[in-house]
Amino acid sequence: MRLDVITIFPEYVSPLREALLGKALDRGLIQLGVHDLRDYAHDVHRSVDDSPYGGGPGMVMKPQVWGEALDAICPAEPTPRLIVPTPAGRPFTQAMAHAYAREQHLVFACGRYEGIDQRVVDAAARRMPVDEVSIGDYVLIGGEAAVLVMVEAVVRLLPGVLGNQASHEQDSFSDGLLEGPSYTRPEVWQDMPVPDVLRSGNHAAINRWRRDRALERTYHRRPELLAALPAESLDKHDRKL
Ligand SMILES: Oc1ccccc1-c1ccno1
Repeated sequence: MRLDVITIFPEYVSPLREALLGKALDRGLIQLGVHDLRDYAHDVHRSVDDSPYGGGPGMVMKPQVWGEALDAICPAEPTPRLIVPTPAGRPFTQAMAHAYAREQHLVFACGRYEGIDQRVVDAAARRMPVDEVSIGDYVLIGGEAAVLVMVEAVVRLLPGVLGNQASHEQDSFSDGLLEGPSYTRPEVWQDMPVPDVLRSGNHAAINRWRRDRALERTYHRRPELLAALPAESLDKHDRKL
């Protein structure tokens, strides 16, 4: 998979070259390009924004600069998917992370200020799939933090990136539920013991206990996820909880 990130703060996404993602880069599992949007601004001040039509606070990112950047970075074939983080976007989900992990080329456009001139998205959508995506119901200063979140969620799903391939198969949301609690040594810590069932060696009982804790946690913290589950995915024991 190739990833390209367009931003006015390239150093902000340098964590993409660290830790597991950095190892994935070193091993050639992913290729990463980080591009300074100002390289496509030709005035003396390398300006990338201007006042909004219709008035209002803040500045809007100029279409010409983005248009040149996307023309240079998004090839005609194979067509990349353009992802534009924005608070006005569709919510980013684990299902979307899985879908993005199947793409050959993702390009992330990091907006700042009051956003990017809408014609940039509209023009790009004429020649490639464009997703405007939100990572949550809050407002950031720019899209860079959202790109770090999405790239990590996507790249960890690629074969070979996680040490234990099974790790993401028991992710929260992989079965529509939140993950339950986890424990490791010591057996007792600050007078709190590890639940006996986890030390029993009875894997059927352990799996049942883990699912019960996941159902309880999902019921209390994210009841809408339970409501969205297909009826057939809850067995009669689940329904008794
Ligand atoms: O608040 C933002 C500002 C710029 C780009 C993205 C965002 C955002 C907020 C939530 N998800 O994305």
